Amino acid sequence: MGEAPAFFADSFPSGVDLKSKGQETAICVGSKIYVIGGADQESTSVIEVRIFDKSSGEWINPTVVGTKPKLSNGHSAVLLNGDRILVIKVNSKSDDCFWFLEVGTPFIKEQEKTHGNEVVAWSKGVLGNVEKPIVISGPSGVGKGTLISKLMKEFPSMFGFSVSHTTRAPREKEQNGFHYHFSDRSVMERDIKDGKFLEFASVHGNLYGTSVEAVEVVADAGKRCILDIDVQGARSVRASSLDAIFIFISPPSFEELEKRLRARATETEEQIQKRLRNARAELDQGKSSGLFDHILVNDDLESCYENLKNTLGLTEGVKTAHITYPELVDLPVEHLVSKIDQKIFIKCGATEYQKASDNMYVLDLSLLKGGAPGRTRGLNLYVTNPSTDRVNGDNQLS
Ligand SMILES: Nc1nc2c(ncn2[C@@H]2O[C@H](COP(=O)(O)OP(=O)(O)O)[C@@H](O)[C@H]2O)c(=O)[nH]1
Ligand SMILES: Nc1ncnc2c1ncn2[C@@H]1O[C@H](COP(=O)(O)OP(=O)(O)O)[C@@H](O)[C@H]1O
Repeated sequence: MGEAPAFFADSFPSGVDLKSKGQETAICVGSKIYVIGGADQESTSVIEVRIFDKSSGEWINPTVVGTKPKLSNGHSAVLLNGDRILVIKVNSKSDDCFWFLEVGTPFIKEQEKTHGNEVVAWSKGVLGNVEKPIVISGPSGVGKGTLISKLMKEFPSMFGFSVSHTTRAPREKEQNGFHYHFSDRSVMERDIKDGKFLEFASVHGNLYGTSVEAVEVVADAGKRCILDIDVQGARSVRASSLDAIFIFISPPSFEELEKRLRARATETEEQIQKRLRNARAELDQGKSSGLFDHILVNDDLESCYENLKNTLGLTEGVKTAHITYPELVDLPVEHLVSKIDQKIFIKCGATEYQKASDNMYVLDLSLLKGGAPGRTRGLNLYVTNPSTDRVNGDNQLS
């Protein structure tokens, strides 16, 4: 089992017995001990968490937010920055190997106020230096959808669209699950209450929202996420842990906006009037709030698209710039984990296979982004061989 550096046998209070062979780990954070992996019910198929409060000598069952990782044959746990625990599952696929249990991040503090209970949150780690998600806002009819479609068509492996939920009716050519998840208001309201949404807003009389899952699906595919949301939604995302780039698309004139909206011919006259009324407010807020990193005027479509690509740093030749990672992290139950600065060194145990290869995984966390309620991105993983490669600090492995 991996080393749990924040925890020492002599500080282990009586009554806190761990299952052997990496099934359970314990990490001490302040006066609390987080026991990860154990469960009262032997039949559980996910990694559970319980907390031992050293000051009261009592067990706490926390509210657990986010998708729980499936149980594996073992795992290691390492405390990072005092507010999140990295959990490394043995012998797992690389997209299921690294998980973060947040215990004291700003998101946890906010959730604890809502729940009135101790909260922990799971966030899956995603390998790769995926760039920041892109939030695109602007009034109805300005050309957001047109610009996003062009981007997705030119760079299909690079971008993924966050499919929002909405209570509005589908337009003729819109497909459920592709353009939007068309939803009942009651279902959407319940899901919002259950914390399944990153943000939501009432726009033109309907409810729109970005589910946590919509963003996770894109991150899991190793793609950069694009969100087409209104200014209220952009403001909510700004306040969330999703570290995004915010772009506002503005029309060359209000008259041109009205012309485009009418020419699109997807709304009734009443709906057009409502959209135009809201457009004035959106334009005011978009341009003056300081919320947006970039404001692009969509006058000539091709010029605006070029500006968008420049803003996103897309030049010729970046289309296929993709790093590949090992599909499987072949980590045996016997392994050692240590942390030096922002790097986690994972030394495989003395199994026959490892004797032969003597390889070590290095997980670089220096570009870590995001976190609960979404994925934790920017993890870099590589394999090294300490006997042949020079690895900074490898002699500190225990
Ligand atoms: N806050 C928020 N706004 C959204 C979301 N999805 C779409 N919107 C916004 O809702 C508004 C109306 O979208 P839509 O009904 O597709 O009409 P369109 O903008 O005229 O194409 C637009 O400003 C979208 O950016 C979402 O998930 N959250
Ligand atoms: N630069 C442009 N010049 C002229 N028409 C445009 C331009 N950009 C988009 N359009 C057209 O304007 C209409 C509204 O664009 P759309 O992408 O649906 O806007 P949004 O998603 O912002 O509501 C569409 O019919 C689209 O073809």
